[in-house]
Amino acid sequence: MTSNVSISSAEKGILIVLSGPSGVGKGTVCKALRECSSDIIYSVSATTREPRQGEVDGVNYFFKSREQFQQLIEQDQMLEWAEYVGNYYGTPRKFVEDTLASGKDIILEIEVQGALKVKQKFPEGVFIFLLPPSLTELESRIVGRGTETEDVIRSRMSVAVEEIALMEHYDYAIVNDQVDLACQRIRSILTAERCRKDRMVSKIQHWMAEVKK
Ligand SMILES: Nc1nc2c(ncn2[C@@H]2O[C@H](COP(=O)(O)OP(=O)(O)O)[C@@H](O)[C@H]2O)c(=O)[nH]1
Ligand SMILES: Nc1ncnc2c1ncn2[C@@H]1O[C@H](COP(=O)(O)OP(=O)(O)O)[C@@H](O)[C@H]1O
Repeated sequence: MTSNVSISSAEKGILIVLSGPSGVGKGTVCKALRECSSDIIYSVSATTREPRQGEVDGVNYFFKSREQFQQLIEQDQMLEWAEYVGNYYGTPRKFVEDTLASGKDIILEIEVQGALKVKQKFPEGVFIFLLPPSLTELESRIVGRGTETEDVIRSRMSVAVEEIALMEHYDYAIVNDQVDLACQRIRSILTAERCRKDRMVSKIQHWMAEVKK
C-alpha cells in the first residue's frame, strides 16, 4: 500500500555545541565540516582578542573592543559569554535563535563555561567535547600553530586540564586523531540526533493520524 503523506518539516533546528581545549583542532574540524556539510550553519562569535594573521572580521569572529563587548552584554545581545585567558568571547543571540526557528542546525564552537550556560537554556542541545590523542600531542599542536606566545600557551594548557575535567557535562566525546575521522564522527552523531523521536514530534503526529485512519 502506498501513502501520499506529506511530512511537515516544521521542527526546530538542532543546536550543537563543540568544545575542547585550545589547540585540539576545533577550528580545523569545523572548517572540514563546513566543506563537507552545507546543512550545518556556523555561529560566528564576538571576541575582544586580537585577530590572528588571516582572520577576517565577521568570518572568524566579530572583533570588538572591551567597551563594545560590554555594550553587547548590556543590550542583552549575547546568548552567553565568558572570559577566557584574558579576553571576552560570546555568542550573538539573535542569529542562533533565528537559525533554529527556521529549522536549520547550528554549531557553536565555544569554551566550557559558555557551553554550560547554553546547556541551561537549551538542555535539548547536543554537546560534543573534542579530545586530543594525548596532552603531549595537544601541546605540540598549540606550539606548532605558532599563534600564541609561550606565556599564553602555558595559560591555555592549564585551562585545558580544567576543561577536560568538565567533559562529563557533555553528551559525546570525540578524539581528534585524524581530522576526517573526527568530522565523520560528528556527522554520524548529527544523523542519529536528527532521527530521535523527540525531535520529530510533528512528523510522528502526522504518522499517528495516518495509521489511525
Ligand atoms: N564562551 C564562549 N567561548 C568561545 C566563543 N567563541 C570562541 N570561544 C572559545 O574561546 C576559546 C579561545 O578561542 P581562540 O582564541 O579562538 O583560540 P583557539 O580555540 O585556540 O583557536 C576557545 O575555547 C573557543 O572555543 C564564544 O562565543 N563563547
Ligand atoms: N587531527 C589533527 N592531527 C594533527 N594536527 C591537527 C589535527 N587537527 C588540528 N591539527 C593542527 O593543530 C593546530 C591547532 O588546531 P586548531 O584547529 O587551530 O585548534 P583549536 O581551534 O581547537 O584551537 C593547527 O596547527 C592544526 O593544523
